[in-house]
Amino acid sequence: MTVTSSEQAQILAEALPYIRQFAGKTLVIKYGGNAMTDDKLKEGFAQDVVMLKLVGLNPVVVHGGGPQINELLEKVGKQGEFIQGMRVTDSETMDVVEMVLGGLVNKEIVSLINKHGGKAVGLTGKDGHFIRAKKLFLKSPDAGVIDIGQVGEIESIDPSLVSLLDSQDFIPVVAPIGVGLDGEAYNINADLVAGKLAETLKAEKLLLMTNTPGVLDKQGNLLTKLTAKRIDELFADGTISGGMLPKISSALDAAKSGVNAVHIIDGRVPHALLLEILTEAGVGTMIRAE
Ligand SMILES: Nc1ncnc2c1ncn2[C@@H]1O[C@H](COP(=O)(O)OP(=O)(O)O)[C@@H](O)[C@H]1O
Ligand SMILES: CC(=O)N[C@@H](CCC(=O)OP(=O)(O)O)C(=O)O
Repeated sequence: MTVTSSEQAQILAEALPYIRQFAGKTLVIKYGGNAMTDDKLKEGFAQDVVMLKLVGLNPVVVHGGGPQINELLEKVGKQGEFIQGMRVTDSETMDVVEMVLGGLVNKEIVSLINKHGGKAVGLTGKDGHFIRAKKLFLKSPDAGVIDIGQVGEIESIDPSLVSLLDSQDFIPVVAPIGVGLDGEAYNINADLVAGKLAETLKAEKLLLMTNTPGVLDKQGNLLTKLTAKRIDELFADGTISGGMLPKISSALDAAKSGVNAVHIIDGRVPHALLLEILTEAGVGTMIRAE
């Protein structure tokens, strides 16, 4: 992208009020595995995160990696299976999840941010036991309770480790793995970790970056604003399915718990983060409690 100096001045003039408004505030950014498709986009994401930190905001990254887990599962001869947007996780799958999320994906994002001048630190919920989890049982109207293995729901998040890193100018990069009472690992949907972390940190914004322009209706039109009532209707008539289910639930919970702005945005748009945070261009779907 080539930008002339007068365009640069215009961009800066537009961004300044937002920089002032958000200075010192925490933003939780969920970077979905589906938005990590090509190297240029990943570089752009890392540049945006570094830029936000440089201008005085506190970005906290939570990443997914569903497609990347599927790839490694296939290599070991296993097929990924999802129920209500959650991966069925036996102990062999849990090992793969920990390797991919805690290892490959986490360290790739950390390296990219550091390459662009940031100081990223990768964490899983096992570090300092900061994400405590217990086994999740899904509820289904037909099958009653469904056991999907080592999948966790969050019991509590200790914000002190992330806050400590923030205060020392580091950028926390969190893989969605929780720890149980006996030190066992739990696979947690990354949207749920991002939502709960945003609530716990009293974040100003929660941004969920995915591979659609936002939430779409049955005709494929973008829904730019959603409230709890409309979300109930979309759940009931089947407009929202698969990975969008946990995403919307955690977005709504965060909005209800006082996170000021919650957006689902298209991570395939170059520099979607900066556009959303520092310009008037509203990209994606905004979720509000009412
Ligand atoms: N109403 C909807 N609007 C947009 N996407 C939807 C909707 N219902 C289901 N989806 C699906 O949700 C997916 C995003 O969730 P997911 O695959 O978990 O992404 P991520 O890896 O970014 O968390 C979309 O790619 C789409 O297939
Ligand atoms: C329980 C559960 O489903 N965990 C997810 C964790 C990764 C994730 O959420 O990745 P995305 O954000 O890319 O979908 C999984 O195993 O795929």
